Amino acid sequence: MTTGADADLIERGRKLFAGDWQFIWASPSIETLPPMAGVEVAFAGRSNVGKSSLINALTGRGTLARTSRTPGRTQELIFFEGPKDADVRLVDMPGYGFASAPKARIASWTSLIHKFLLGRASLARVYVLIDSRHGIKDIDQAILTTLDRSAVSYQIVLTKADEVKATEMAERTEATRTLLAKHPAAFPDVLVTSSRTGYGVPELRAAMARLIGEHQR
Ligand SMILES: Nc1nc2c(ncn2[C@@H]2O[C@H](COP(=O)(O)OP(=O)(O)OP(=O)(O)O)[C@@H](O)[C@H]2O)c(=O)[nH]1
Ligand SMILES: [Mg+2]
Repeated sequence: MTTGADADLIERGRKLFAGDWQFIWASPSIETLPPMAGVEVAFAGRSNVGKSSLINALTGRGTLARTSRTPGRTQELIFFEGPKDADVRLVDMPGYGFASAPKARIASWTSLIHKFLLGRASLARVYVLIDSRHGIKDIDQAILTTLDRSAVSYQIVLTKADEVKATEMAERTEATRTLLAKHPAAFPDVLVTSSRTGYGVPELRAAMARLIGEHQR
């Protein structure tokens, strides 16, 4: 499947992520964020949806972001910086909806997530990851509502496509599109990915190459 990205963009995306990516900063709170710089792209989503794994798949570096089978792995806003000439950062976010953590911690993560999404001018795009097996839940809607209020452009990425049959995937994608009609600030189109197989990863890289191109103009 192609998601509309042409060969030139796919190549630009490939080059962007073939460059050197490294960890630069971890913020446990809104007060400790790095100074705003360049183009920032954040990955949000429920705990365990595959945010950190997708960052690893994009950068081709299997251990850049810490992943875990247990929800609640990423507990801070983690910043990764791309090649110097690109001036781009990826932000791995803590997951939301992690029910078995202490209440105070859930509240503090949730507040950090919403504050970051509302108040970060250098944030150029947020990818909201949704598990292909589950689709959009109420807890995701809260994030979409926050994003509707912020000026940042955002897009839904269905993850773990390898876990779902093709027919079910098509239904889930369609249902997700239908739900998005209620969120005019969202990209109407939905990306489908698997960090395990690499499905959809070149298209996501291409989308980011396009975004950076738009910001450098
Ligand atoms: N089958 C399959 N499993 C995946 C995929 N991506 C991630 N996983 C698994 O899902 C689990 C969670 O992955 P993470 O990348 O740590 O998820 P996260 O969203 O960063 O989780 P938190 O940091 O806890 O919010 C791990 O066991 C991964 O191996 C995928 O594309 N396919
Ligand atoms: Mg994580």
